Amino acid sequence: MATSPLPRWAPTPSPSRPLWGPSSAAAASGSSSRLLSPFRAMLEALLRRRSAPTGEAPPPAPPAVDAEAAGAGVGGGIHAGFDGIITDRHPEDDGWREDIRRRDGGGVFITWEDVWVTAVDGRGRTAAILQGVSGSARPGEVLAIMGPSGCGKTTLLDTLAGRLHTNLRSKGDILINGRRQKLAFGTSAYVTQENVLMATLTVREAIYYSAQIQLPDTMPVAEKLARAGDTIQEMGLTGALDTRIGGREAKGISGGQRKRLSICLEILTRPRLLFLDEPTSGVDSAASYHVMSRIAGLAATEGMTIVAVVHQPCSEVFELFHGLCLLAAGQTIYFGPAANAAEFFTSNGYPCPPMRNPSDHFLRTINRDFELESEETRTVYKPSAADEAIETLVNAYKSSNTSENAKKEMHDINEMGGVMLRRNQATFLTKVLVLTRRSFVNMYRDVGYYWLRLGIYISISLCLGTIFYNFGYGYDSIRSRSSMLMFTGGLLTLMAIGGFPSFVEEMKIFRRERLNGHYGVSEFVISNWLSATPYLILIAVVPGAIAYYLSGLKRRVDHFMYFTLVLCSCTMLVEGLMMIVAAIVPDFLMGVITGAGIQEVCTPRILQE
Ligand SMILES: Nc1ncnc2c1ncn2[C@@H]1O[C@H](COP(=O)(O)OP(=O)(O)OP(=O)(O)O)[C@@H](O)[C@H]1O
Repeated sequence: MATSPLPRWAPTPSPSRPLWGPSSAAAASGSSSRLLSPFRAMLEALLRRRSAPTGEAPPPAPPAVDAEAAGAGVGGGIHAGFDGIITDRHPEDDGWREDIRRRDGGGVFITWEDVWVTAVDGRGRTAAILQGVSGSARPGEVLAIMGPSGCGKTTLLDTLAGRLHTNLRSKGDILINGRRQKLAFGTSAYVTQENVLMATLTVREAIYYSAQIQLPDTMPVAEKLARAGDTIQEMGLTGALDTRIGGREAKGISGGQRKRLSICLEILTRPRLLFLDEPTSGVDSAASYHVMSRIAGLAATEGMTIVAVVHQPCSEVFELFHGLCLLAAGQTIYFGPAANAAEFFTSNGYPCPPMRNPSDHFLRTINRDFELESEETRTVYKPSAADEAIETLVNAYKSSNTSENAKKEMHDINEMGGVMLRRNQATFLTKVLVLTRRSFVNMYRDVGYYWLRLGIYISISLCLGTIFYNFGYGYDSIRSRSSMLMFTGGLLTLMAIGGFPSFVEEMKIFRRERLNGHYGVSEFVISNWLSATPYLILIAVVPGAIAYYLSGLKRRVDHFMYFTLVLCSCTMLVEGLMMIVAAIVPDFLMGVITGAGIQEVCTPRILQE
């Protein structure tokens, strides 16, 4: 009888109960296909039909994480919601690997072994951030990366996602489904610590545009809407649908809602591998439980692999985690089932006091940032209590069964292999059209960029018009006319740079979306250029006409036509060049530094294969 080589906390797909259940979105699509009206009405109808709770009040937890569903697997309580899936696997059922291989759009198993990351400063000095960390994450599960601030959690996440900063060097094996390979579109998404969102859009618009860009054209509109509606509900954003996102100038949705919206935008495609950097920061404890439980529910039903950096989870949230990677000072304190971490601490002399949240206990034990330096330690080196705990636990982990099991599991995963299918996304044309529309909406709602600039253009042309007021048609007017044309053309063209601050904000969004593979540089430049064109024509024709009229050249319409044509061309050229430079040059330079080609630089980042 074949016994499973995998530890008890492994996910357990089986032919009778596959790990990947049908997507709730897909399930909803049948009923929603009747909806044929425009997006807004459809989405409202969809949400009404589901009678979701509104506002900040968190909706009820999905059945997959039902606290009542006690089971014999990992942990109890809320965690037991997953046990139905976890313990369902029969030990003899060794065909599950074959199931995974064959499964359409198969899950992503990621392993990392002996990963070192060092920072190199300008003077060539190096400092180790990660020191030989290893681990794995698998479909259907949530792996939490925890540790004190500055211990290297984000660096580990960035390393796994292939997004390390250029001054960081990494070594070690990172394998996806047992192979060194890059992630295809739709395979992975990364929700960063910062919420980079378009301030002028409403929540509904942000999700709507994102769904159109990311989901394939072959997907019926009703299904896209169902997916968007489900995702909105999952993240409890129904009540904020028509609220502007807001930014530094204008207050919009709350910090917690921004975080949930960021997650929402990345889970629309149900990526196989989801990296979350502090998904619950800025979110209240009830909402953070619901957010994490929805994410864990998605992992279970969609076969997603979730790797999340989490700060201070409450005990209920902690129980949702399948695996725990606990780091301190770049070293592994513990990697294994989250439910066994407390036992590991107890067996090594650091028992969790009764009534204390285990995650609080772990972090308190290994946090050395606030250890007070005593007179004694100042004169003779003496490790602090936290230093001692870290050393004890790091050594204990290295020689533990948990570490052995983790290595065995990594080995099994790497042996298994498996295909990684690229997901379809919207066509180039759809992306350009949707991005053009989004960019146009963003522009005209931006008072500083759009209306204030137009006001400044008109003021400049009024000034120039009065300086060269009615200079007539005589020979001596030729010089004045040339000056007037040169000043107007030059100032208006150079004023195109006035849009740069707003453009910088848009660039941040572009970088986030491009890194997540939503679209590439070409779609971005074309759509921005197209969306800016009506405005560029406006700012060439209106102020140009004012200056021209005041200077007394009323009768020469042909001159005016040439003049505005030249102005339009110049402003469009300047703005277009500005976009190309901003979008390509930083990456191109980075490409030159890192040795990547222009092809790699100009395509959506995770489309590289
Ligand atoms: N690009 C970099 N260059 C130099 N040092 C870096 C770089 N990125 C991170 N570090 C350093 O590496 C250490 C770990 O940083 P990291 O952001 O991974 O920590 P973290 O555990 O995610 O912290 P937090 O929980 O506060 O976000 C920090 O001391 C940080 O200063």
